[in-house]
Amino acid sequence: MASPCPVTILGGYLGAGKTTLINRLLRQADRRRLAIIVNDFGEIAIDADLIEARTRDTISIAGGCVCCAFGNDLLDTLRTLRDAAEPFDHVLIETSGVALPRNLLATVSLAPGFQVAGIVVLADADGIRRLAGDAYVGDTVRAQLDAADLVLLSKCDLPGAEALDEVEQWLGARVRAPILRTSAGDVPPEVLLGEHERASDPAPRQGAWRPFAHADARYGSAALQIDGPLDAQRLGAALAQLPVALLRAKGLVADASGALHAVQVVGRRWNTAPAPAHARGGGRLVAIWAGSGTDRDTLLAAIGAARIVPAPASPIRSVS
Ligand SMILES: Nc1nc2c(ncn2[C@@H]2O[C@H](COP(=O)(O)OP(=O)(O)OP(=O)(O)O)[C@@H](O)[C@H]2O)c(=O)[nH]1
Repeated sequence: MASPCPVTILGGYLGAGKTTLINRLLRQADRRRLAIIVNDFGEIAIDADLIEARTRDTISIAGGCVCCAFGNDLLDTLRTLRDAAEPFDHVLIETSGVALPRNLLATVSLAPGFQVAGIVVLADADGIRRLAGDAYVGDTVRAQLDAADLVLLSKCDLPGAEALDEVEQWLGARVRAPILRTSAGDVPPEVLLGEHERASDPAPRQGAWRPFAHADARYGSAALQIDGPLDAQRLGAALAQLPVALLRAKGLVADASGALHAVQVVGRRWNTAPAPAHARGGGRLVAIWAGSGTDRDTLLAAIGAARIVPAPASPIRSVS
């Protein structure tokens, strides 16, 4: 069975920085093949033109709000993407600024061949408190934040350091999701997309799984090889409950029969699926969290909790 294509739903109020983030991501996409679905609020499609991708990979659904009026159009679009000659590694849906991202969950889960990887919501550091308290739009803004698996506090270059700390604290008190500061859409692609196996990728060698290419002091990351069978569902649940602000994790783990399963975690959301048929190699996991310093022990504990049988010595070959 083919593995479902992960879909990231990108939300956030008007002007929060969604298009900026996507453009930055596309510049760093490397070999990943990304499809971007954009929804413009209003009859004229503007956002699609602002996205710096090849036209065939950017699909605009114009004329309203993707969360309510576009169930069928979105399904048709996903069907088209699924039937593309060359498969996509990841789909991003940029919702309109007034959309409620949670409403898209149902639509995407109706689309065969796709699976929601997470809802990422941008919150403008300079305006989110005012917007959330606004008599007219406050409801929408708060519902967007409540739906988030991961909140990106955007435009962190605008407020001063003290105001930024304050808004982050305020946000932390009202959302369940981890919060990550960004400016100019500067988020490692791994946070939004995770690493993806492709048919053309060479199988990773044992002991040679590489750390993230985008090493950055603001993030801690780990790349682990895992020997022995793991319960993918238990691993996903354990990772999503970690006390550290885990932003993104993605792994392939073998079950007791040796079959590989993909595990996807975005903030507190997780899911598992059969690994792509072309996936090779043993179990491995990459994880990225906010803040430097290793949370190696916490990660190892989550992996340990998912082991199906006690591994001989240590199930972990390398941590980087
Ligand atoms: N100072 C600053 N400006 C930013 C940042 N990110 C985006 N902007 C600006 O904010 C404005 C809106 O950014 P967009 O990326 O278009 O926001 P959007 O969420 O796609 O907007 P809608 O499509 O209206 O929902 C643009 O003028 C951007 O240049 C940032 O990190 N810092």
